Formats: sequence, structure tokens, C-alpha cells
Amino acid sequence: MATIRRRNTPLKDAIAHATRAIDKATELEVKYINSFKGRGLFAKVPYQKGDFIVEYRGELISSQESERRRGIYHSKCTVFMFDFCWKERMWCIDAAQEDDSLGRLVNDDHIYPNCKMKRVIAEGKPHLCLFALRDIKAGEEITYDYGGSDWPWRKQAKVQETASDTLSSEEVPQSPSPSKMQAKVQNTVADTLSSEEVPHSPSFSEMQAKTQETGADTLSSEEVPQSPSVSEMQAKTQETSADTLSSEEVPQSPSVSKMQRMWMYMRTMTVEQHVGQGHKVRIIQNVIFHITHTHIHTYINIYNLTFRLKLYLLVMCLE
Ligand SMILES: C[S@@+](CC[C@H](N)C(=O)[O-])C[C@H]1O[C@@H](n2cnc3c(N)ncnc32)[C@H](O)[C@@H]1O
Repeated sequence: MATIRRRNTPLKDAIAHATRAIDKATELEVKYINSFKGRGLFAKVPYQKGDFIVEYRGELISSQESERRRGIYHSKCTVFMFDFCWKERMWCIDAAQEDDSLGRLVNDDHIYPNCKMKRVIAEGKPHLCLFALRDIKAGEEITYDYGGSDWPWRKQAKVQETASDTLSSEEVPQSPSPSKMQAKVQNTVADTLSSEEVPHSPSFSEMQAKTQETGADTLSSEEVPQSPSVSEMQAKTQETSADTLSSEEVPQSPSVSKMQRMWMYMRTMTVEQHVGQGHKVRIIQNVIFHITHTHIHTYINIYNLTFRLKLYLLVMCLE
């Protein structure tokens, strides 16, 4: 195998190509593979492990703009939108535009990928670049692992392998849903980026989970009041209810013991005097209820009482 002279380190090579928005057009070629897989990118020259191969070039947009475009793009286009994390924010390389860039045509291989995606910062902007995982021979298809495990073409390939030895996995791929594409590609970036080169970019759901975890981890007990237990909650609710009720709603008893005594007496008297007269008993009970809660209601209800009882209550209150 011919020795390849590197003019630059792979990182510098990637930056040089990314900043000028050019591909290694003489070293790579696009070939149509089949109707399922579509096109693919192939090496025309051998590459060494670690070499920069190609940039996944497109328009750098915010996650908000990415969401907006997903709403209006056809699914065949959204599959070319590559979400990633940079500076603790989500970004997207929108490569939906059919231009001459080569990176957007690299297919998935989760078993024997020969490249991996890395994020490279050039002139203050992030770029997604593919680097060789191993030596690549001329004529080989350039691939990387999109990540995940449920890509439709992978499942179909397995079914086909089982059903027929004559069909290769390459012959039965299917397009993934756009949302799955995002997640898988993000995972791939996250998995393959070294901490030195670029921070990992998790998927949206991972981001959310991480944000929550981080939030929880970084907040001290002082900052985040702890959740009370159920009993504490109940106690708190009762306290709160009591606190929020006005004196009109829950008037204080002036003298509970006196009231209690009065209640006992009235109860006895009522039973003695109004036995058989259920409605009066209910009136008395009503009065007593209010006595324990409010003088006002007591006095109102007292008009319903017998003269003797009124007199007694007056005396008791004046005591
Ligand atoms: C970024 S594009 C790659 C270029 C694409 N093959 C084309 O012709 O435009 C991703 C799409 O390629 C197809 N693809 C990628 N890897 C595949 C594989 N291993 N088998 C089958 N189809 C694949 C899927 O349709 C996927 O939606």
C-alpha cells in the first residue's frame, strides 16, 4: 500500500477544508448504490487511520430555526438536518440543500464503520467532520455509525439476511424518520468526540435529562427547599388554611371552657324541655354550633330559643 504523505495534522486538514468550504474532490467520489440506499461516498485513494475525510457541510442554524424548517420541509429533506450541541446549546447543520458537498451523502454502518464524526471549531464556528477510524482502501465506501439500534434499514437487513442468503444488507435499506435521524446522528457525535477535541453532543432527550440532573445536582438544599413528607404536607396545609382564613370565617371563642359548660347545660336543658320537639332540638344544636364559633351567630340564633334559654345565655355571656 502506497504511503500517504500528510501535509497537515488531521485536525488542521479538517480546519483548512472547513474554512474554505471545500471537499477532497479528487480523493472521493459519489456513486449510486441501489434504490434503497441511494448514493454513497467512496474513497478514490487510500486513507490512514485518523485522517480527515470530509465535512458534513451545510448551513449552520439555531435549534429554533431548525424546528421551524422541520415544520415546512419534506421528510426527505429533514433527514439531512444534523442537530448537535455546542456551547451548551443545540445547533443544526442543515444540509438539505442539494449542492455539491460530499459529506451529506455518507451512509450509515453501525457494524463496521470506517469513520467517525467529530465537531471541529474553525474561526469560531463549529463544523462536523468525519475522520478515519482505521485505514481505508481505495474503492471503499465511506461510512460512519449513525448511532442507536433501531434504524429501519438495519432491521430489514437482518430480516433479509435470515430470509435469504442471496440478499446483502446493502440491498434492503429504508429511509429513517427525520426525528430518528437526528437522534442517531447526535448520538454518534456524542459517542465519538473526545473531550479534548470537542464536547459531546447529546440528543435532545438526553439534553433534557442532563439539564434536569445538572440542575438538581448543582442546587444546594438551601436553594431548593426539600419536598416535605405527606404528613408534613398535611400539617402545612392545615397551617396554611388556618393562616389564610380571616377572623370572619373562623372567629375565636372568647372562653372555650365557659362555652363548653354552657353547651352542656343547654344540651341537657334542651333535651329536658324540648323532648319530642325535634325542630327545637335542631335549633339548639345550631346555636351551640355557632356558640363554639361565633358570638354573632349565637346571638342571631338565640332569637329562635325559648325565653328561658335566652335569659340563661345572656347571663352566661355577661359573667
Ligand atoms: C444522509 S443521507 C445519506 C445519503 C443518501 N444515501 C442519499 O442518497 O442521499 C441518509 C439516508 O441514506 C440512507 N441510508 C444511509 N445509510 C444507509 C444504510 N446503511 N442502508 C440503507 N440506507 C441508508 C437512508 O435513506 C437515509 O435516510
